[in-house]
Amino acid sequence: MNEQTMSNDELIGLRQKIDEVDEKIQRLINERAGYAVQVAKAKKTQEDNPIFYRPEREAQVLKKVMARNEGPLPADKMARLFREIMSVCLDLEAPQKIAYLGPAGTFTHMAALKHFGKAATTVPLSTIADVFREVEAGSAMYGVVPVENSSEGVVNHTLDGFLSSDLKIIGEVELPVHHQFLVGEHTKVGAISKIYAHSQALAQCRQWLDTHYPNVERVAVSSNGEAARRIKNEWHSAAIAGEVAASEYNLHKLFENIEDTPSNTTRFLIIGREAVAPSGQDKTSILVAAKDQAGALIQILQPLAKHGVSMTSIETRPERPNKWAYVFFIDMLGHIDDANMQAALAEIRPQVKDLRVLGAYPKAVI
Ligand SMILES: C=C(O[C@@H]1C=C(C(=O)O)C=C[C@H]1O)C(=O)O
Repeated sequence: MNEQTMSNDELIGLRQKIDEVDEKIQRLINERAGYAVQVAKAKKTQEDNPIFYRPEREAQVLKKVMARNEGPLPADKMARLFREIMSVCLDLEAPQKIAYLGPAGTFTHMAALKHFGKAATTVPLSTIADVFREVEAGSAMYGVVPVENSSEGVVNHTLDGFLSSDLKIIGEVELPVHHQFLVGEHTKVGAISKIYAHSQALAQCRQWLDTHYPNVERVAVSSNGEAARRIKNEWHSAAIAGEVAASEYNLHKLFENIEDTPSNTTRFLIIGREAVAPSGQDKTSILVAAKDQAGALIQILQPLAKHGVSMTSIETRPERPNKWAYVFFIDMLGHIDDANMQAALAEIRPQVKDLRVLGAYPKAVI
């Protein structure tokens, strides 16, 4: 037997092993799906309006997967696989309709798929306000909106959305923002005269553009998805957008990851109508309308410190329609049901005009 046939036999043997493992995995995934269907039945008998999607349970499942992972696959990649397995299991229980800030191919679209998996039906809407309305009306079960970017700061439209809505925050997603330089099938790459992107993407890739395309016109459009859509039939144009836009519009990546700051991250919120039970590692967001008096902020922060509640962010927005009145958006570590958080909020309430819990939800796992 020569070396060539030996290695061929080995290859055939290994592929047989993979076939055997695949058979087992497939049987086990279907067994898992069968249990999910039984869980769905239990939810239907226990509740009048059963809630099938359980963010706290999904976060716990993903954390367990990562904790017990021994490789060779890395824990985060394994968690992504389980994310998709849960996505199809939940879809079998009850298909989920998710509204997001579109159009298709935006980073919010990527965030929606990262959080719910690819089995969810994702529906693009034109504005953040539309996403809130669609979820309030019940025509979508959940919504996905951007809330802050590590280099550009908060997304005011999202924070303002909560001022006039009773929707709850039921989850968060973090997405590293990588920008791709995209061209269409027919683009003359040597003769690019226009680069489309959202203004934030143009800003985040400024140094790269100054070096590689110093004299090419940069055109700001409403979203990166829109930029990708536009260049489909333009021979002299390129777009800057994310990975999903490339596949959504069948574009080619001429240059990858052209952002000036590679650690650039955007955080998104998942909004819904129901409160979420504790997962063990949660965040709580509140909205506080302070009294117009000296020391108003101290009266909010002191009880948090006293009861050992860690604050992860505080943002100020004008409390419309009142001129010169402000509200604070505060994110804290812990669940609203935690005793120390309850104690801190009980002390804050009498000191402020209004305090609303926007939601308690699992910390992003993947
Ligand atoms: C199976 C359940 O329903 C859904 C599916 C899950 C899963 O596939 O593990 C987890 C949580 C729910 O979103 C459950 O609630 O346990």
